[in-house]
Amino acid sequence: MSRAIAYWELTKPRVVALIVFTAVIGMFLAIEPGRPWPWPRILLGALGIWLAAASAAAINHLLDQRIDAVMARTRHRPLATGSLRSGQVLAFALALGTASMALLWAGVNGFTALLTFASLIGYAVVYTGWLKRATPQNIVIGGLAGAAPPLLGWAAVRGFPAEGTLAALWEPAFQYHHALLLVLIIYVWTPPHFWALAIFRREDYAKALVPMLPVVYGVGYTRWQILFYTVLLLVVSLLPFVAGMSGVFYLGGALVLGGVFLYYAIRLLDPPSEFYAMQVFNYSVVYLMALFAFLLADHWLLPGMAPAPALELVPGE
Ligand code: HEM
Ligand SMILES: CC(C)=CCC/C(C)=C/CC/C(C)=C/COP(=O)(O)OP(=O)(O)O
Repeated sequence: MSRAIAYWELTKPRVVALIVFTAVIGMFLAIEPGRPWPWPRILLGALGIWLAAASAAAINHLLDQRIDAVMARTRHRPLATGSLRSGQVLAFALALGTASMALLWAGVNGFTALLTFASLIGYAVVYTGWLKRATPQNIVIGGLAGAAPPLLGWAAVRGFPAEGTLAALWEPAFQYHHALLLVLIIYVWTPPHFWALAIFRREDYAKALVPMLPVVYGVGYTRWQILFYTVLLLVVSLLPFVAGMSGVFYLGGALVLGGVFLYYAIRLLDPPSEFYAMQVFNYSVVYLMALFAFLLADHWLLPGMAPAPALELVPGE
């Protein structure tokens, strides 16, 4: 493996791509109709969030090298194969993390930098270093860090109220409750996303002594938990419409996508083979990508359908 490819792999490029995608959609949803797009903050924000998530992913490789070397799915990773050394990975993660914080702080705003740093620590240290090894609820609690990106994107565009009170975040100029609905969607999506894969890979996790749900409570119980969170996901995916943030185009998309997810989760209860769990996992990725694409399409491409309040343009603004 060439050195450059090894470093690139450390960043978990495909996972981080979807993370940045949800952050960028958070940004676009935060731009009020009729306002100019704040391009510098969008570009620097996306780059800063990408760098932070990539840094967190590299730290995950560093802390998990013993586990990764044991599991079939991960034993080809750069630290497990010896193509990179711990010191190199640490330096790489620190460089990316520092660049991210500098960009976000100087080019976007301090609030976004702070929230992004908290997500980085949440995934790289709290989830990877502690929860993952400690409890089968690891991904339910740790999922908050992976769910944060739409909020980070929102913060990049809307910023923090000048008067600095937390209550002001809920006022019409900031509307952080809208961003939190997007976070909630990814948060509830994470258990079906991950546990489907964990069912398929449970022997790997058992061998590495990682207490994932199917290892500790069995496959049957995990399947029911996936169904529970899938029903919950269908419900919370409707909240952007209920809150008046998205229109009927999004509602239709969310119902169809959620209906298919539910079908998968029900079929998983009595699967023809364990390979079926991987189909659920693959669909979970398509689902999240498509759901966020629907949010964006509803907001920007079909503005007449979104019940967004008309903008009062101040003359001369
Ligand atoms: C605690 C939260 C999460 C856990 C434990 C988790 C776990 C995993 C695992 C184990 C894989 C397989 C990776 C591989 O084999 O390379 C995976 C793949 C993936 N995850 Fe997650 N994930 C989480 C959150 C997220 C989030 C928040 C996103 C994006 C918004 C995401 C997007 C993806 C994507 C796109 C893939 C497919 C990567 C590929 O095609 O190789 N995941 N996830
Ligand atoms: C700053 C910011 C937005 C941070 C985002 C953090 C981030 C990269 C989340 C991704 C979640 C993920 C891939 C978890 C899998 O870890 P795992 O260790 O369970 O999976 P593995 O066995 O494949 O390494």
